[in-house]
Amino acid sequence: MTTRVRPSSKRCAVIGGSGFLGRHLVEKLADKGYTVSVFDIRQSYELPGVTFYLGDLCDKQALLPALRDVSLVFHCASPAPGADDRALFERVNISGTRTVIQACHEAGVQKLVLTSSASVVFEGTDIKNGKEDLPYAKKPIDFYTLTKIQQEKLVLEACDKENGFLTVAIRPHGIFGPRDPQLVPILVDTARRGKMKFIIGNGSNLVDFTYVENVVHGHVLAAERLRPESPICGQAYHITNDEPVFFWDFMSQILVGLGYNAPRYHLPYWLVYGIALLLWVLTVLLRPLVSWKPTFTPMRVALAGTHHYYSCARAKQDMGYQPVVSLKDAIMLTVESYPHLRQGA
Ligand SMILES: NC(=O)c1ccc[n+]([C@@H]2O[C@H](COP(=O)([O-])OP(=O)(O)OC[C@H]3O[C@@H](n4cnc5c(N)ncnc54)[C@H](O)[C@@H]3O)[C@@H](O)[C@H]2O)c1
Ligand SMILES: CC(C)CCC[C@@H](C)[C@H]1CC[C@H]2C3=C(CC[C@]12C)[C@@]1(C)CC[C@H](O)[C@@H](C(=O)O)[C@@H]1CC3
Repeated sequence: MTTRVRPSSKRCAVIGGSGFLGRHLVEKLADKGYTVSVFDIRQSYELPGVTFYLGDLCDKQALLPALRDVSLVFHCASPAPGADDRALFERVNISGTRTVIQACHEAGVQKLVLTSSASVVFEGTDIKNGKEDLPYAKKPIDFYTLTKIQQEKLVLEACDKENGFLTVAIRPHGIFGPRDPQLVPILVDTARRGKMKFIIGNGSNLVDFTYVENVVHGHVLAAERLRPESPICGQAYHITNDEPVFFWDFMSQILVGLGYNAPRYHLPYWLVYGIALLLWVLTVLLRPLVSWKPTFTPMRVALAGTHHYYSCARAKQDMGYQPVVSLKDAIMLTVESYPHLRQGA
């Protein structure tokens, strides 16, 4: 007779645990006494009590060993948003997420927490204090957004209280903090190439940037509150710093903190957006001949020139969420963590 070990509630798996958010999440879970299995296509660090399983999440047979005896799974893997590769996004974010759900069923996992994105409702136009009942973007601005929408739908629809499989989606926005491979490095690279002199639009657009520890806090709360009687089952939750900030003030604080000049001259939003769109079309048409990636993509310009901030009232009410690190402290901690990106370093 084979005895099946009942999964321990202190055993969990983090798919995408080698990434920026994933690693911060793994460190917090290990700190809280969880035994953690990381599943990722790469291993980027080592940590006591954490076991790594390497493989592609689209491969169920590779995934299953990482989910053995695990009751809780966090899914925070995705191709980088900058990758302009529709097939890759569809394979990993849509088919791969189906595979994750199937593997969870086969392994007897009881809870699945997905890292979605607030961008699932962003179409390139203003969002002010957006709530979770906003409709999904009808015209998603890129393949990343398109497939994050499908991914979130799949996970929320898989919530099945009767069969003991509970799911929830966390929608962070503009995650930043130590080891972020994206926001600060791209910003500094753009500044070093002399392209951060301009403010796109009038600079009065408010946005959310969310410190990584607050995002981790939201994930852990969601996992711990995910029970059959909880209102969070099958729902999506915005998790932000709850301190909307002017986009260009935030960028300037990071740049100045690292010793670069803040952008000063204004350019009309629609002019820059039009140029970015034109450049994007040209790169698509000329792709077989030139492999050039513009810095100012339509998505980045839209994010830099519109309002996009979200309400976390639902997360506060249903999960008792409150940010644990203020924006001021978060910017300071982030700037301090990038000595190698300082001007002159
Ligand atoms: N960074 C942000 O501002 C932000 C904001 C909102 C939501 N998110 C979401 O948060 C999650 C984590 O993002 P991040 O910024 O930490 O990105 P990241 O690129 O640092 O981490 C993603 C991880 O997923 C892994 N991965 C990719 N494809 C895989 C595959 N096929 N199989 C197994 N592993 C695979 C990568 O190796 C990487 O370690 C993503 O789902 C992203 O959509 C990010
Ligand atoms: C070149 C400049 C105009 C801007 C330089 C900074 C940008 C690289 C970042 C500013 C806002 C960021 C952002 C994302 C990527 C990096 C920026 C464009 C996301 C699109 C990454 C994916 C997430 O899911 C999105 C989210 O909803 O949180 C991010 C939105 C903000």
